[in-house]
Amino acid sequence: MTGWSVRVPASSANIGAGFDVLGLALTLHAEVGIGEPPAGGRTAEPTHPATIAFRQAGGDGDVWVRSPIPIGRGMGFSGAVRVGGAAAAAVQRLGAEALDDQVVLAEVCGVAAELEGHADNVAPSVYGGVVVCADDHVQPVPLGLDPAIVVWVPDGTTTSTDRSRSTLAAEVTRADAVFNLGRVATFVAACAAGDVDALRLATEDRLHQPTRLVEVPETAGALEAALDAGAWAAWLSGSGPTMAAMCDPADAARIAAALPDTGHTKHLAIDHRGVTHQP
Ligand SMILES: Nc1ncnc2c1ncn2[C@@H]1O[C@H](COP(=O)(O)OP(=O)(O)OP(=O)(O)O)[C@@H](O)[C@H]1O
Ligand SMILES: N[C@@H](CCO)C(=O)O
Repeated sequence: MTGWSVRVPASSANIGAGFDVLGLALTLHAEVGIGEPPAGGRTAEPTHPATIAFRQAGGDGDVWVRSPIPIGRGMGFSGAVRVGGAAAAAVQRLGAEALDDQVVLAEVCGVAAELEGHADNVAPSVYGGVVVCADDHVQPVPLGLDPAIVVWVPDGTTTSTDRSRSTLAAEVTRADAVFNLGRVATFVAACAAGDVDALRLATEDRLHQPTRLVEVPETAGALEAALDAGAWAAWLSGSGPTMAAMCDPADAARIAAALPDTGHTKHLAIDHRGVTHQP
């Protein structure tokens, strides 16, 4: 193989109540490759998260990155390019079929999750779909629905995940833990059953959104606007500042039009493939 790349979906982590445990893959893709960078791609510097993951996973040389995923916006840029770097190292070492091997995918996920510090925006980029993470275990959520995902990205605002995490309470009350546990379980069961009416309750949260949304009031407004316009569910994507809404594909354009004009929208869906090799 001379020039080739891996293609990795962005993600939306937490999905409301599932702080650090739930995530879904988005149909917006970064590429990480070996060889001459294509138009729009550039060689990643040694400090780039893709390069660090590539080398950590045993890769040799440089990688290039081409990505439309906004950085520092809660759409899993760092997770996706870390997965890309680790997956590129696996393909370099083992060949193009490496990413068909579940053992290799688990290794890729492990390398990227260790660098990221949590797996919820790494595992969707590896496996696609909606996933639950419990330590090293990644469980795909069976899907009885295939919604549109409308994301609203506020103009000119970024969030540092590390700083945002430092603002969250280190301990929570039993009442808040029970509140979120019930909602995460409801979310998984509702996805499996295709019960869209349960999704709004299932994405309510007491562990991180109340603190984080105070910092980004326009995102709080976008979240309410999406629900008022008929989205099945809406949440702060990752650590924000992006808002993600799940809805009937037939309603996506109307919901996008109801969102504030202080940000831009992307009309996406759930990526079901995860990381793939492209010759
Ligand atoms: N060229 C680069 N070199 C070094 N680090 C980079 C480069 N580009 C991006 N990064 C790092 O990638 C990270 C992106 O930010 P962060 O992890 O906060 O957000 P995100 O991945 O977009 O969102 P989230 O994890 O909430 O979904 C930052 O730590 C930033 O320093
Ligand atoms: N679960 C993570 C996702 C962002 O990386 C958080 O909310 O901080």
